Amino acid sequence: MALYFEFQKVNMYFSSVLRCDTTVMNKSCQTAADIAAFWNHTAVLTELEKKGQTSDSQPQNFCNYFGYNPLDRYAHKRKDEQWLEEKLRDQSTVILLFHDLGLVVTKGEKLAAQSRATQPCHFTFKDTSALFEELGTEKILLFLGLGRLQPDKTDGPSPPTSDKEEHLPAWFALDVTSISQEKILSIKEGLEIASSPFPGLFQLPEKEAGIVAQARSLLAWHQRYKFCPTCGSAAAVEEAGYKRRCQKEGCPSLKGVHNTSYPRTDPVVIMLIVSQDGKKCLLGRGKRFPGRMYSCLAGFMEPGETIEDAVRREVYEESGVRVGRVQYHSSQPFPLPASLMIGCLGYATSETISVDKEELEDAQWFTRQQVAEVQTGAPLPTDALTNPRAEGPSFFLPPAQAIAHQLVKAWLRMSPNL
Ligand SMILES: NC(=O)C1=CN([C@@H]2O[C@H](COP(=O)(O)OP(=O)(O)OC[C@H]3O[C@@H](n4cnc5c(N)ncnc54)[C@H](OP(=O)(O)O)[C@@H]3O)[C@@H](O)[C@H]2O)C=CC1
Ligand SMILES: [Mg+2]
Ligand SMILES: [Mg+2]
Ligand SMILES: [Mg+2]
Ligand SMILES: [Zn+2]
Repeated sequence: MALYFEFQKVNMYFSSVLRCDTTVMNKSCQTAADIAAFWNHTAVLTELEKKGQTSDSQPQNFCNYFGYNPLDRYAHKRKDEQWLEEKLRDQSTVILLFHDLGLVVTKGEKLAAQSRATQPCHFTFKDTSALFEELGTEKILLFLGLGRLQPDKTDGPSPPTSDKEEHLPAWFALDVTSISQEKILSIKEGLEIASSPFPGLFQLPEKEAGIVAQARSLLAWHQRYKFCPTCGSAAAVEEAGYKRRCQKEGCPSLKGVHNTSYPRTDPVVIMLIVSQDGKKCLLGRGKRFPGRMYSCLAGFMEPGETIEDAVRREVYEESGVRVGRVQYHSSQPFPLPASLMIGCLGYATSETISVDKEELEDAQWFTRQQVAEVQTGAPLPTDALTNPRAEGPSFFLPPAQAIAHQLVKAWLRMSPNL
């Protein structure tokens, strides 16, 4: 009997480990993995590690919001028009529609487990054949890849590709900007267009956010690069939406490394700067930040610059603080419109702040305690983002979907109060 109870206890223990949110921290900044490591529960730690969580400060396979994408991009089929046509018409194929970069979503569906409420609508070719007819040959149709949504996104990396991909559903995104909204919304009941990126893009199911980011960034590129950037001639869409080729014979854009023909990604460094004594971090308030939000400093990388130098330059420009060692943490594709956020921790060599008032409203050092209290405290009041006088803490951090939030969390975990 005693053995039976022991077995039940272990069973309950493991099922709670498998269901737990591995990123949640207690007031001492410990996660489930930290506690398991401290008490030497190696079996529990092994299970948590399968979920991508480790007890050190830099989790392996850490994956930010927008970073997880279950699709195999299957790039070698982008030129195979016949294969693409067949895939497009397949019953299992998923088509996402975008109207002026706004995703067509199913209205008001709340997802039980999370507060995320924006559900992308999955159309088939049959649902959308009238739209294809109206758009004719001038349409922008992107082939995103092959894959199936996983029941739930784990904290781990995107899944490896299998060797049976050909049988997986194909995913496409279609730009329907030139078609009236009424017509699009009449395809099915309960549709709406998530036209504003805030908060819609940040309320997607995490297992699908990466696919939406991939499609939206590509469509934003097509919207802004209709003509050849070198000579201004017309540029035709090729390779299932991954290329625009200048139609003018002899255009320099067609020679050598013709990178103007390919979609752009803008690298941005974003960094949490830690003080020399390791007890404080530097956060800033952009001029357009909502409520009392403070976040990591960030800036676009410039040509001919290393990631480390970009971190040092942007921090010095915006806050006057000097930075020495720079350590990479994780990255995040950011579809506004097509940045790649490169998340780092940087170690300050000076402390005096001189704020660049052109870009920031304020920058301050915050203690570990101040930040931990905000990070692990009660949820923010609903009007915190819009009302500067809303109740709650004197400052708050961006939500968990922002890489800035994850950098702060990583720092807090670096020497949890065990
Ligand atoms: N996911 C996250 O947690 C966060 C994401 N971000 C993203 O990072 C991006 C960069 O951060 P930010 O602090 O604004 O960057 P910067 O500090 O580099 O300042 C931005 C300004 O620099 C100019 N600029 C220089 N190079 C570029 C370029 N390649 N593309 C666009 N503008 C450029 C622009 O000036 P002008 O407009 O006058 O021409 C722009 O307003 C933001 O756009 C934001 O989307 C930022 C913070 C948090
Ligand atoms: Mg900046
Ligand atoms: Mg800057
Ligand atoms: Mg800059
Ligand atoms: Zn050209």
